[in-house]
Amino acid sequence: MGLILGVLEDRHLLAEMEGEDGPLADLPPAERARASRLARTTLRHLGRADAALKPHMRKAPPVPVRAILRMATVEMLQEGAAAHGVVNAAVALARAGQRTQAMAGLVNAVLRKVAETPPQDWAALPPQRLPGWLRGRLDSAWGRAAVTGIEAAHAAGAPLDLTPRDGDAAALAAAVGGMALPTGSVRLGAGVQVSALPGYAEGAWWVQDAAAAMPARLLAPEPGERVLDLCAAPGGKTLQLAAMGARVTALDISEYRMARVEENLARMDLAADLVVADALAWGAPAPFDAILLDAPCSATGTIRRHPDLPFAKDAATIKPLFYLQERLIDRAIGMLAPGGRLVFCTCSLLPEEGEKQVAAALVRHPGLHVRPADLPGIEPGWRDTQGGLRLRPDCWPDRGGMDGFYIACLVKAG
Ligand SMILES: C[S@@+](CC[C@H](N)C(=O)[O-])C[C@H]1O[C@@H](n2cnc3c(N)ncnc32)[C@H](O)[C@@H]1O
Repeated sequence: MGLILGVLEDRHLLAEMEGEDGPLADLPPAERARASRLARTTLRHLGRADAALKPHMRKAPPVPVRAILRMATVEMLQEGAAAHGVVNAAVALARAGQRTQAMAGLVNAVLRKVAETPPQDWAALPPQRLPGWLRGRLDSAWGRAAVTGIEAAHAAGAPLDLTPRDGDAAALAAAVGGMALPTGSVRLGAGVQVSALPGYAEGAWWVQDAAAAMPARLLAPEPGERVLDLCAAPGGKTLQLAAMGARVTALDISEYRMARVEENLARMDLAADLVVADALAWGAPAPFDAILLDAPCSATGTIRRHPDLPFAKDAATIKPLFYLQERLIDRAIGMLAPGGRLVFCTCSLLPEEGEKQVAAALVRHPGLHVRPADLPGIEPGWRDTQGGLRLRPDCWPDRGGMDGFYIACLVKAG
């Protein structure tokens, strides 16, 4: 419950609360994992939980009581947990809290009724809607049908995608019992124990969403090319570039996150020069042949993995990132050799962090042009009029979707 209240009342992200100082710190690892999973599932289905609760309450109870009711509802109706145990645990939780103890009786009565919800009624409830600040923007950008598809993808969650180190998706799919995707990733169902899969210890693959794997493929470095991964941590794209044979410099402003890049490279037995610095201030020793800029962004393309995000962020928290992205693009172009390529990408669904950034960069930098995106497996509808790739969670609805991304390859005048 602490996690859910932290998101809904204090607008913290779950990842911020799951660290060593967070409310779960004292729990054994298995309980910690369960609490994190239940918080994510509850936030993913919050609107549906409210719809299931509504007929049994005359008015909405205070936020902490509501959090207990929502969590227990999702546990029973979405996760299929036995009602008896869930109701008892919810009542005990209500009794233990100062802000909730007076309403333990109501928690008991309401949840007993909710437990009788027929499974088909629960299944028929529409997916959780995005909050207004984001829904309106996506509606304007992509239309109502796309928003409905995106919300359905968020409710379904994300499968597990792997990137094969040697690029052989068919062989890896056969080894792990997964599906080779046309773009070169391998897909497994959610809930697979990653460390138990064949090839984990040998570093034959790493976990990376199918959409997130496309920017490095679009950059397509030649072996030996000098490539800068400008916002590199935790390093999924650094691994790809290094595995393709590029001489990679990986830069990130966060020392803490850069430690993850170092660990990931070591696990894969791959190499890159690591730099902890602000990309806006760093002096490159020499121009680069190619740069990958995976800029900090709203991360609205990753909501199916991070259902807390729409509750913890809003338009005001996201807006300063647009200007940062603009400055990072200019800085990257400055560090590029004549004729060099810049792949700019963000895991965002907002045109302000994708299409509009590229259109504005083309105006600011005469001679810069977009090299039309062409990759195995991409569908024509994903390409925008500028030649970039617009990927959304509702792409590949029959295959389990993908994270939202915008990706474009810009070429500097020679
Ligand atoms: C979207 S994440 C990068 C993900 C990474 N490319 C990957 O594939 O694993 C954005 C990164 O930008 C870094 N960052 C933010 N501002 C920066 C700056 N001014 N200079 C360098 N890195 C920055 C953040 O620390 C964060 O790790």
